Amino acid sequence: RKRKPGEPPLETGWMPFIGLALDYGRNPLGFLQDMQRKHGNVFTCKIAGKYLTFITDPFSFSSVVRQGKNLDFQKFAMGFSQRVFGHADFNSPMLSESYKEVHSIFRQTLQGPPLQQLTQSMLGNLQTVLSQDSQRGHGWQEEGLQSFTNRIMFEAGFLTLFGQEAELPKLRGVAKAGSFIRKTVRDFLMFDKAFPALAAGVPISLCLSAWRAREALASELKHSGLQRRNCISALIQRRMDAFDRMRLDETGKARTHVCMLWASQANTLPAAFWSLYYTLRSPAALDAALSEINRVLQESEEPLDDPSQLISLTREQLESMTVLDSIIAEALRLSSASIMIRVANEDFVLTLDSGEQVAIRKGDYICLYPQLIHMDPEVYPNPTEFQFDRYLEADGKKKSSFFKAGRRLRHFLIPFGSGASECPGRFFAVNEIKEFLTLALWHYDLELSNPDATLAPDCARAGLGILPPSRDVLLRYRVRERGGTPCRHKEEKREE
Ligand code: HEM
Repeated sequence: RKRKPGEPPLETGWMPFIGLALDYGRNPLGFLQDMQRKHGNVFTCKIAGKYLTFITDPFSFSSVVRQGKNLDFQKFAMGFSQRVFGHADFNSPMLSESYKEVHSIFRQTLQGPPLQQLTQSMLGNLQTVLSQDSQRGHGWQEEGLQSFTNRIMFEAGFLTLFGQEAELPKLRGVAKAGSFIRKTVRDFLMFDKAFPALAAGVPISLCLSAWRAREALASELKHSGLQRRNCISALIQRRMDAFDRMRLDETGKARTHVCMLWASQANTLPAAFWSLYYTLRSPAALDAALSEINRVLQESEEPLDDPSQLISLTREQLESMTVLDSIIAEALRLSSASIMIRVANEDFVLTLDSGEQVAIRKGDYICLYPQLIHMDPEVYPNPTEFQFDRYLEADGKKKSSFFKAGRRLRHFLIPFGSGASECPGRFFAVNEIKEFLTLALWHYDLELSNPDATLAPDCARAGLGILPPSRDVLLRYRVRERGGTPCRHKEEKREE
């Protein structure tokens, strides 16, 4: 392929088909920053046989996101999802109309009153999981922070979306439910581990463990099994009804639920990890978070020194927790590495914010890479540093004015995508991480065994969302005495 007049600068690399895939794959952010320095804000790269045009100027993001007519999101996303999860092709003429209804369920069940219901249900489920933990005793325990976070968040999130097993007698039920969820989280993590390979195009039939794990999850999520569960969320119940009306086969329906399970957990688990990790590493962040949690919980009417009493948090209380909001936003900024992809439906000319016009060819991918903004020192001074109050104004309100070249940015933090592909679960995700931080810091004294050791994100998952840590780190925790104020930092605890 040769660059035509009006087209962006083209980099093809010297390797046939592969193009620049290896350079890009080694360090996507560094690669794109180099390209940006060399070519400016728009350039096309050949990567694994595809031509990807990157638009790196944040002021031009809206031009891409609003190009619904020429740039398609569904075609790419659905093809990918069908290949990885093995569900039906919902773009096919037979199913595409009915799938529009399924898609509209996201907005109807993840916003407004259903969001409040889901958030309350998550709060209850987190406390159920934590109360099982408390039965292990009151001494110090050790566990990897990632394992701790995954275990608690996965189980509570799973129960919130897919409900609880109904018919088991109570005592046996606890044991059975425990082994069921342990197997489910293992299968989930096994499947998720193969995601970078699957995203790179390796067929799932070649990733045998991932295929087995996916099918095991699907067999747990068949409608016959789900119908035996109580308190299924409106999101899953309405999807079940819609897929029943579409007359998909039972395994096909179950695989769509695996897809939903993945969407609801794969980014949330690492985001919850980083939020807690950075809080525990920064005495100032921990102090501010604990003050906020104390303030909000002291407002509650429940007696906080009674361990049998469930903690409740109203929508207003959650919304008032701007320190936790800022901690979560900062953790997302540092760990998010998603890529937003649209496919050009036809040859067309894209007008950028500067007025510059760029010719785009049919079939090319147009890509936005938000990490370029998240790590831009002009927008975020010392971008690799965790600053818990980066998203707080001096008066404690949320900060939303960030600037580049003297202009205020509309898109300054994009971990949830934007436009047609914006994550419909974003409000729930932030609420559940806030609840997790509140409960974990309230229920436990927590400390990292080695808070000074640095921890890098695992870049092998760049492009797929929130990067997990490259390794787990050891956490020490013990159930906190009820009624007391949570310990602030390690020194205080040592003095005790
Ligand atoms: C911190 C947590 C989360 C992050 C960072 C995140 C991020 C994202 C991103 C970037 C996308 C767009 C992907 C693309 O452009 O191809 C997306 C899509 C999606 N997310 Fe999330 N997500 C999170 C949590 C959740 C949760 C908790 C749910 C559901 C309960 C959820 C449900 C979905 C769904 C269903 C889609 C696909 C939407 C569509 O097809 O239009 N996400 N998410």
